[in-house]
Amino acid sequence: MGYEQMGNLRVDSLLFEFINREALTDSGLTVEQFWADFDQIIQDFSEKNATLLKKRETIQQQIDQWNRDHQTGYSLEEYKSFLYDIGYLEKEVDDFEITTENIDSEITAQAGPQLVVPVNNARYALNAANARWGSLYDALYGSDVIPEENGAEQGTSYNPLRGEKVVAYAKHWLDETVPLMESSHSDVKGYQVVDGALQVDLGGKTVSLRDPGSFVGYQGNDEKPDAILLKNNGLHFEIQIDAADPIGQSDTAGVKDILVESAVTTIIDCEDSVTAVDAEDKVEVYRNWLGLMNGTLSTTFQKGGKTVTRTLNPDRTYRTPDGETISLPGRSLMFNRNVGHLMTSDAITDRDGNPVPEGIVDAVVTSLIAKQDVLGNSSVQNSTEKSIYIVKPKMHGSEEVAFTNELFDRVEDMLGLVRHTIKVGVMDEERRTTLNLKNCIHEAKERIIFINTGFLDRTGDEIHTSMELSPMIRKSEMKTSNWLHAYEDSNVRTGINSGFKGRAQIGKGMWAMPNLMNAMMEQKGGQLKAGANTAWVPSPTAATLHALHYHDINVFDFQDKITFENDPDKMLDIPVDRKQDWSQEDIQKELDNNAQGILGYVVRWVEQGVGCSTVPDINNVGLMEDRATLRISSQHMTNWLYHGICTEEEVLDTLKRMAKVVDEQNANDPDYQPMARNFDESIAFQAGCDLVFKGREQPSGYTEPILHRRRQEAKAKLSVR
Ligand SMILES: CC(=O)SCCNC(=O)CCNC(=O)[C@H](O)C(C)(C)COP(=O)(O)OP(=O)(O)OC[C@H]1O[C@@H](n2cnc3c(N)ncnc32)[C@H](O)[C@@H]1OP(=O)(O)O
Ligand SMILES: O=CC(=O)O
Ligand SMILES: [Mg+2]
Repeated sequence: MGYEQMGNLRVDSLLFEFINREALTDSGLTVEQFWADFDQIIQDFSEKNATLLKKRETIQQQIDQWNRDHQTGYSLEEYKSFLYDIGYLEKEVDDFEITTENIDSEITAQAGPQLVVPVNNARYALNAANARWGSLYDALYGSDVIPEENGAEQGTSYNPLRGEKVVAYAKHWLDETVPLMESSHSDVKGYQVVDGALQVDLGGKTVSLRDPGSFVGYQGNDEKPDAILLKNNGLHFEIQIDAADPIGQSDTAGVKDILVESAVTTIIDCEDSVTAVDAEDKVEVYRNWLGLMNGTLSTTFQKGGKTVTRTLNPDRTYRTPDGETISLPGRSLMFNRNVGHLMTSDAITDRDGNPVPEGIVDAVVTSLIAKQDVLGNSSVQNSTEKSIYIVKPKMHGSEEVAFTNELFDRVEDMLGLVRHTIKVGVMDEERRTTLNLKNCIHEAKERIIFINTGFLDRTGDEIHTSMELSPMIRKSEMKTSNWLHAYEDSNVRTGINSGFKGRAQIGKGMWAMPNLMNAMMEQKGGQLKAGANTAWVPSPTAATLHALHYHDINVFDFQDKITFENDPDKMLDIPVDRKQDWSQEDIQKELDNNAQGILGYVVRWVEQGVGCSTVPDINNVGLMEDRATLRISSQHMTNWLYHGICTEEEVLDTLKRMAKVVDEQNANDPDYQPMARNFDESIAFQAGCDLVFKGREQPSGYTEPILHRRRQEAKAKLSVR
């Protein structure tokens, strides 16, 4: 495909056609005006974007030098004063509160899980949007929350013993969440609505809920309802009744499932879980987003021997206890995560023939597409407040947030949107943002709707920023290190002090072990107790299970009582390992683990265009890997190599050995190209090596430049085959 000239812009024909024929349809904008305005935005913002990136580089060089000069030690005061001098630490603004308006109640009033999904996978993206409601029975049956032991294994067909355990767990949960005046939901013979109240038949005795107000609606007849809608801590769930259903048949009250409001919000991701390296990929990304925003996205696939067609679910309607009709959203409130400021895209080139900043293209195109929702062009609405939610990742310090804010102003003007229609979620995932978070929030105070501790990128940045100082602690120790605890605390404290409560989300990071749901149930409630009103989950199952934490803990009450233990200065406690008393075996294990994660992820990214994968670690635990986890593993290896903890030869040998392990793990994939067949020819293997051996030179330790280059190479090779 060629390029089209529009003013100063040369636009890849694929993107050009998509925007003109699909994205601009019913947008109220003309093709000519759109491209003229886009051209102007590129002219006005590209240079500033480049200047901000240059500043990152200059600051990093100054820090590198300082670290080399202070490898033997320094005082905190000395370090802080240096960071102020170079503009890394900013003078804090006076106290203020955010003033964002027109925010959907999913953000202001509901604390609940936030799901993330790669946008370019339509099947998953639709599933995520529909994950607003999830079957508790399915989530329990299909996960390790119910242990696979003593005859309760999942097996290949329905196991009634496992089913019994699922029901017992769920009924116990009902008893905890919506207790009856007496007895248990396990003993119920029937649920009925009498004079607008829920009555529960215990067999000879009728009781009500201990809190009758938690009954908020129902479907079906008063005497024989099909669904009972309940509400606790702002979240809904349905007891679903069908005595003819195979599961309902064996239940004394005919209960077939508990449908739980789960992914209250979802991040449709154009960034770290996605592989998009050229116009073709970007069009796929944008087309799916368009389908979600105008309600037309649909996909058909084979599952369990059946053909399934998946589309966006409709809203859910109920009769209220006083006879009114209410409707609840059938879908998660969708945010779009744009890419950051770093990369450029040759899908469009500017007047000098340079690829333009990809973040600017994302801001314009994803907002244009979301305007379909603002205009009400979809049969299923996303934002009832007519807002557009964009999550902006990987910003360094308040100047970069100000840049985003200014860009969004201009995008609003260009698209004819009311000022501050475009809201922003600021990922607190780079050290310079963490340390200046209050100033960052201040720059976006009229449009900010979340801060989120993206601790994975943040860990990568922690390593890269202080690369030259010393070897870092082992990767697994990062989670318990001082800087991380202080960062998590400081994020919540800053959010609360800036008026986030009841207005914006204070979010916490991803549960990155998608198969370990029992461990998630034990640990992830801690994020709520730390003051978060949302936290990331990798799958709809995880969303349904994590939702139970929000029934257990009323976060909004908790945010008033929270106390912070960590001194913010601890954020500057760099996780270097001063002892370095690792055995050779410890070192090798660390290298093996990192190398396995890197190659297991990169091979699918580069060769198959899969941006997020579950990759087994060295203990065979499947880990969700994306570009942020890759950043950590590669930077960690680079750091140990640079400081002589291991040699280049050892690293290469490890990568080669682990390539064979990864090849074996993928042996059943017919599309897989083994790396070990020819290390020199394997583009994926070379990408893995680049990430480690050239890790010091990578901007902020990011993996995108290498991944993009290598993926483009792999695509070119595939197209000539
Ligand atoms: C640091 C950060 O930036 S984190 C943010 C980026 N990370 C993410 O976005 C993680 C998103 N999660 C995922 O991509 C996936 O869950 C993975 C790659 C981790 C695991 O995927 P798989 O191995 O295919 O999952 P698995 O086989 O267990 O389950 C597949 C089913 O779950 C669904 N599913 C899994 N993850 C998701 C998701 N995030 N959203 C919606 N549906 C999902 C699939 O649709 C599929 O169901 P279907 O057959 O009905 O369509
Ligand atoms: O984007 C999330 C992160 O942890 O990084
Ligand atoms: Mg991140």
